[in-house]
Amino acid sequence: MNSEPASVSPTPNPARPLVALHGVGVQGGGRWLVREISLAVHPGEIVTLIGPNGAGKTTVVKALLGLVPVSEGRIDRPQASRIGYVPQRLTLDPVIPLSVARLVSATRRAPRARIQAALDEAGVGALIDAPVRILSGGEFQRVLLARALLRDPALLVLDEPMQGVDFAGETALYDLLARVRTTRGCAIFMVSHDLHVVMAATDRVICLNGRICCSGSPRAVAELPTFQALFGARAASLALYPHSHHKEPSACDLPSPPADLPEGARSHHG
Ligand SMILES: Nc1ncnc2c1ncn2[C@@H]1O[C@H](COP(=O)(O)OP(=O)(O)OP(=O)(O)O)[C@@H](O)[C@H]1O
Repeated sequence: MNSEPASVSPTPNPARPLVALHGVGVQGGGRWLVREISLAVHPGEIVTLIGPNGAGKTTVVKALLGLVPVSEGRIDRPQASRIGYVPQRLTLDPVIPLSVARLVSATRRAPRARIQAALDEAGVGALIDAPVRILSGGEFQRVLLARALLRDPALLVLDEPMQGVDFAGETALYDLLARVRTTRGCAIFMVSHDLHVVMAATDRVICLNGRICCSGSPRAVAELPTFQALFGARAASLALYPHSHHKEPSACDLPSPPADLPEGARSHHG
């Protein structure tokens, strides 16, 4: 099977990647959950992984973090100790009273001043002594972000950071992530469903459906038939300039490269 996916990277990044996956596949329950995943995150860039439910996004994140075993391929993680992770879910025992300060420093002890600084940076400094159970969805995500920032990460990995966050909160949280990238110079690799905000706030999009379908700048990816086939009408509304495509291939299942890719674009075909 030809597995060359669409890649719309305008210029290759010469910097050494913070993490790189080479042909990674993960098995679970006797089947392949993801296969042939090759991607790299370079210093200072924001890369977003998108795809439908069950596409394998969390599996890729866990593989990248070393939290699930890889069945094929290889992962290079030169600075593994400096990855901050904001998980998709964090199940807390509602019976045990837990303050924000304690949650933030639960996995990494730190003096109160550093905890306060991380919470301030995440915009929730006033909540340092609040019980976690009273936090809104958006406040909780920011507290988890502060917890990840406490590691002083070179790479911040976030799995669906917008869960429980309303639309205005999403925009504010993306603005915050962009600020964190600028002030700290750290790279951000995140999973998201929010196509509109993702497309506006990301340097590079990677579109996943078991395998990588396409990747590149949001502007170029929005034009790809593979992307439009996967996201349908939602994707069409993201098109940033007029274009037309003459065929409607199945997502990740194109028999041959489409003839009308935007300049610099490559599609990943499964
Ligand atoms: N340990 C496992 N064993 C077997 N199957 C698994 C395992 N982990 C995940 N899966 C399955 O692999 C597929 C991909 O799951 P994953 O959570 O990576 O998808 P996702 O793209 O993050 O989905 P969502 O958008 O719904 O969060 C799903 O069908 C899931 O049920």
